Amino acid sequence: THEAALCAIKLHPMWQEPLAVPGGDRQSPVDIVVRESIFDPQLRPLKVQYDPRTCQQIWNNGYSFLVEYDDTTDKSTLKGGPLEDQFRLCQFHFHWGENNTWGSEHSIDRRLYPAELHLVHWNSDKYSLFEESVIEENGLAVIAVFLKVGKRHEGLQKLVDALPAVRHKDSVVEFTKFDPACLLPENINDYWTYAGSLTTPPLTEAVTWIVMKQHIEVSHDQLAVFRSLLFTSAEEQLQRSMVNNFRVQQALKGRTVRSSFT
Ligand SMILES: C[C@H](CNC(=O)c1ccc(S(N)(=O)=O)cc1)Cn1ccc2ccccc21
Ligand SMILES: [Zn+2]
Repeated sequence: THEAALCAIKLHPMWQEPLAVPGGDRQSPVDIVVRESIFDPQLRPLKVQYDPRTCQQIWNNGYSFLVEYDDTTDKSTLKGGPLEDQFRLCQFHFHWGENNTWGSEHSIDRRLYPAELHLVHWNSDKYSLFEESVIEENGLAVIAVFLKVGKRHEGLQKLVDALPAVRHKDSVVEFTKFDPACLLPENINDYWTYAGSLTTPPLTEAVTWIVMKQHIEVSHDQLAVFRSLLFTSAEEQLQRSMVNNFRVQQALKGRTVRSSFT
């Protein structure tokens, strides 16, 4: 499936990788080799506090659809785990494939999932804007959660029902009172963490990644609605389905992946 996924990527004009990111020695995503990850007993439990009232809108940005949160105050925050500072939730989005065989960005011992959720937070102890933190090495913290196809995810359905309103690139729809905590697995204390980057341009090496061990389940039909979105704007002649919007895996280059569990 890896080869098939790679060939799906090669065919994709959008994902022509820049040949090299200047000084790119902590790029994401990566394959997490479980037996090479190091248990770190000093990793603390994650403290997630999200306020559904900070949820504002859904935006199709031509890469994925972003559910955007008001990050002008410390209402929806992440701290603990590997993090020294407090981080503010600014948006979450997903990456998925054209079928259920691949779609995730990270893999576990080469195992790919059909999709991956990213909850994006920026360091509000050190910076005053997301834009500032994007270029700083301790600027961002992203929680990654794998999606598996199975039973319908009741909490996700409200989001799925809103997606047809943002079918085309650059479309936005109001979306409020959504608690992203409903998308987290029951156990958020088992995770891997490593120093990495954004997985789309500008690929800046600003991200502390926190990859959940436990996946969540969504139904085949819910994932099919993700695939009904388009990369292209309403005006464009040729419409292209928003699928395979994941980056290929990058070399670990000597980085250590730590685990919060044995
Ligand atoms: C980064 C920003 C656009 N990208 C993202 O916000 C982003 C967030 C998360 C991921 S992922 N898949 O790794 O979780 C990828 C991209 C635009 N932007 C804002 C300031 C800014 C400055 C220079 C260039 C672009 C800039
Ligand atoms: Zn992402």
